[in-house]
Amino acid sequence: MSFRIQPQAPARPNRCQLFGPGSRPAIFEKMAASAADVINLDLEDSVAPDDKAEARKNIIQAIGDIDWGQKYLSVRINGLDTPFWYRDVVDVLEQAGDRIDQIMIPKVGNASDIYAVDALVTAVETAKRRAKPISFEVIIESAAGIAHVEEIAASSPRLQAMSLGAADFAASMGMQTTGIGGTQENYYMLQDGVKHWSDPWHWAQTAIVAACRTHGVLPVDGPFGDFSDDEGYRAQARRSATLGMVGKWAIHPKQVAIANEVFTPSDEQVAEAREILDAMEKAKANGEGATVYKGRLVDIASIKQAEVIVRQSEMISG
Ligand SMILES: CCC(=O)SCCNC(=O)CCNC(=O)[C@H](O)C(C)(C)COP(=O)(O)OP(=O)(O)OC[C@H]1O[C@@H](n2cnc3c(N)ncnc32)[C@H](O)[C@@H]1OP(=O)(O)O
Ligand SMILES: O=CC(=O)O
Ligand SMILES: [Mg+2]
Repeated sequence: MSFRIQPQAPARPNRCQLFGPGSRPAIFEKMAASAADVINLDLEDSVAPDDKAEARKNIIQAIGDIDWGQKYLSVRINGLDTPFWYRDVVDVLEQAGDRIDQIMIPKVGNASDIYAVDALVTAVETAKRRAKPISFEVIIESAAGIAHVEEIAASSPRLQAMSLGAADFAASMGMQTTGIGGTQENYYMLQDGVKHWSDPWHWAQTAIVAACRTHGVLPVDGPFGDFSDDEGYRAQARRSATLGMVGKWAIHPKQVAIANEVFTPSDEQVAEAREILDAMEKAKANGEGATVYKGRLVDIASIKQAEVIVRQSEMISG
């Protein structure tokens, strides 16, 4: 037990992050019209190397021209192992105006990666007299990233969110799969000849959630590649929400509604949380720290659990 109070993560909805390639400006208006809380305009892996410069221009223009409403607007820059990233930062921040909220940094390996981007962003912000500081989201998608996840979560006051990138993560870890998230056919236990599938993403997700919750950062689940499999996406999102993640990426617009549904506490969940809070108020009035709700124990820890759900619901409904 620490005497330090666990910091709250930023109080903004982050249930769904909709991605779109910067080289495909025809979909930008559709992204803006979607129900996603966060928009990620991509300069990285969905853009071919020869299209990077054009994609940068498209994004700079779209940030100013399109009405993004209340969306949290993020640009994914290229990784620090490429020749593209510094120009992504400088051009986008110098030329795109103030509407951009966030830069997403892929393939971070340690806290020094964030320090390097922070130094560049700070210099551009100061030179441009930017009123609103840019926030960061990082993607944990390498062996180094997961090994250094806690120092990355603690790396900068700009850091608001951290995602698990299942595709690059699998490649970096040498995992024997080409699937992007979700059930992996060969990851099962066998009992009496019956297969029981397990979740190979679970340990990385819990490491990310723990690091994020320690440092007041939003933990987010990344892509689910098979966008024809709604139920697979829903199951993955439900596991992530159960583990403490606040949202999930959509790599196709049909995934947005499912993410919003899963990461918004249901009316039943909120009603039950409020009933638990009421039951504990009554218990406290009787001088008790524990009581019985629907035949099960609730105590002072249950208040904190119920408050998570009520707080999420109130924040989402504004
Ligand atoms: C895996 C590791 C990662 O890094 S993931 C993050 C980077 N990847 C991306 O950003 C990819 C984002 N997704 C896409 O580019 C497209 O959705 C892909 C997967 C290529 C499918 O596109 P397409 O073949 O056009 O799909 P579709 O015909 O089913 O589209 C139906 C309608 O929806 C539109 N649409 C498509 N994608 C988006 C999107 N990302 N955001 C908003 N709208 C989108 C299409 O234009 C189409 O619209 P309409 O019905 O014709 O008006
Ligand atoms: O960038 C995302 C990933 O899954 O890789
Ligand atoms: Mg990736």
